[in-house]
Amino acid sequence: MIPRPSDKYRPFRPFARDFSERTWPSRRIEHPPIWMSTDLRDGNQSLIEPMSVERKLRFFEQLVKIGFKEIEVGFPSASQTDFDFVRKLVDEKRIPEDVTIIVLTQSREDLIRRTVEAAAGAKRAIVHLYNACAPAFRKIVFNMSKDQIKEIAVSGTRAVKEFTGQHPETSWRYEYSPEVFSTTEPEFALEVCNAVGDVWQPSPESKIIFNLPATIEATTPNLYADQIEWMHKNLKRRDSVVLSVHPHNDRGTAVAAAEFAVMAGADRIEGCLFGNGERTGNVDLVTLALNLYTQGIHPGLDFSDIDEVRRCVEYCNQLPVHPRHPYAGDLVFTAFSGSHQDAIKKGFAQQQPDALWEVPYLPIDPADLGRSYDAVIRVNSQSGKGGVAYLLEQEHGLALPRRLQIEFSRAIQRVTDETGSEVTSGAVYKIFSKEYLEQDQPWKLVRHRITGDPKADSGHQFSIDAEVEVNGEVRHLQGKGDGAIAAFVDAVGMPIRIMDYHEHAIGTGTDTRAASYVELRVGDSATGFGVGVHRDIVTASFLAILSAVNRHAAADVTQPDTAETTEA
Ligand SMILES: CC(=O)SCCNC(=O)CCNC(=O)[C@H](O)C(C)(C)COP(=O)(O)OP(=O)(O)OC[C@H]1O[C@@H](n2cnc3c(N)ncnc32)[C@H](O)[C@@H]1OP(=O)(O)O
Ligand SMILES: CC(C)C(=O)C(=O)O
Repeated sequence: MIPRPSDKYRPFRPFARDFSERTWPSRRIEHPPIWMSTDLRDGNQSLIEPMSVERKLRFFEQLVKIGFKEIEVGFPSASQTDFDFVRKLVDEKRIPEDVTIIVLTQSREDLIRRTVEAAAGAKRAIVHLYNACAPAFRKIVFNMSKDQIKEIAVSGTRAVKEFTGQHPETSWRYEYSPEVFSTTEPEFALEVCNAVGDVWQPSPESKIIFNLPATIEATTPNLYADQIEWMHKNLKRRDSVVLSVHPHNDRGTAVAAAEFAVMAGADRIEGCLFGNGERTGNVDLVTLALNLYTQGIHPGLDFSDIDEVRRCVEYCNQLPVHPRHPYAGDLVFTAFSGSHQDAIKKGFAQQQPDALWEVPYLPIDPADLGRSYDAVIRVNSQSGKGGVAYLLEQEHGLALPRRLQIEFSRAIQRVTDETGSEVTSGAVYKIFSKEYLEQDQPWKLVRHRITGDPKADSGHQFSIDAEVEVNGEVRHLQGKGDGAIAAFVDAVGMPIRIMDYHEHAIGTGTDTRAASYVELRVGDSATGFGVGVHRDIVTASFLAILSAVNRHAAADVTQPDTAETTEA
């Protein structure tokens, strides 16, 4: 019988009994780990097309600019490109004083010799040696006993010691990885690491790096954290060890595993930008670093121009970053849904520049990553009035009163429902302009002259002479009122009741214009808005009145039933 998929696996349990001594769940991350970028270890990072020297160099310079102090620059014994690249960095003195390069090798004498040759002459370098220790690898790949596997690690370490000793011009350090630590019995991983340490003889001044990779992510992040804490507590010479982790993302939980591992005692994290790497990738260092901001911790890496970093990585890896990728994706600071837009708009309005960040739905200020607010709110059929109003305010300086927001969002909804697609901010303004600002038929204001004395108490302090076109025919109107608007309404001669009025300035200095919003009722009709924009505030309000009158006339002709809907 063919087994069910779930019958083909058994749960991975690192310890025979529960590791109940764990303390990591109560810990918090209080400072950033040592970051190690392994982006340039080309063979491992599994690109469809491995990076050329030119791309590797560009990537290296980007990593330096971000602030990485430890950069794995290649697997020099694996390819001439990697070897040449490492030599180029060294010979052309491209490695900044405070940056240490790392070179990876299998535990084979010829490969170790070539690896050391590649990095010799650098001011500082770390040789990184690995061999798999997990049961399946012992059985399937090496067909060796535990002792023989340990001997691979120990003899490789001796070889690194010998060959690096031949190049005293470089300050060498050593990193050892019991590959596939994630599924290795912790006791055996510990035995191998301690044996390696016995050969290398690290000291608190010159520490060895023990890197414990989740080469294949095999279980939930809490169990990985247990494994790390157990090693942290049991390693010999812990004060002479930098404890490092190298999570992969097979189960999609590499970021959580890395964070828990730091809580469990890890000092250092290896990974790649945007989670590139073999299969589902190495842990994403960008996400890990930026997660620290929301805990009030500076990551020690500079992602203040995340778009530039993303462009560089996409160019070098020739792989895209997903639009939903945390912090960096095109859509991660964008809200399409109405309730989100509403909350974000209110959040931005209340956020003070020097206060704690508190904008709903945005865990981090996009500006901290060099991203603009432009794309924060986008409008489609799921959007509400808040998003539409936000775009008009941000991009065109129009602060619509609340009831107008409701009225106008219906016009937008009609378009998004019809097309099913997003409406750009430019299109929102066009629809708004057509709906309100370009409403000059049948009534069009040509000119006006207003005289008045606001202090007088006659009840008719203002007089107006206006010239308008009605259906193209010029008319001269006169009116009186206790204000400019009342005088104009009187001149128009229709049964108009002004229900609400708002105005504000757009822009500053000589470019300042006024926006007027009028909600009015003609006779017994439903109320509706009109909007006018003009350099002169009084003219803007007359334009707003005629905009509402014209919209009323159009609704009367084309939509006899809008009365119910606009009344809402
Ligand atoms: C988890 C990681 O991602 S580690 C990084 C992985 N990246 C890469 O491997 C990319 C670069 N690698 C390469 O280009 C090649 O593997 C090379 C050049 C290093 C070596 O190539 P080859 O000599 O052809 O050997 P190959 O890779 O097939 O290695 C297999 C042999 O090495 C042994 N081996 C594998 N890993 C190790 C190790 N870490 N230490 C010692 N021996 C090892 C295997 O048991 C096998 O031995 P066998 O031939 O006796 O059966
Ligand atoms: C070489 C080691 C650290 C590695 O890349 C892995 O195990 O994933």
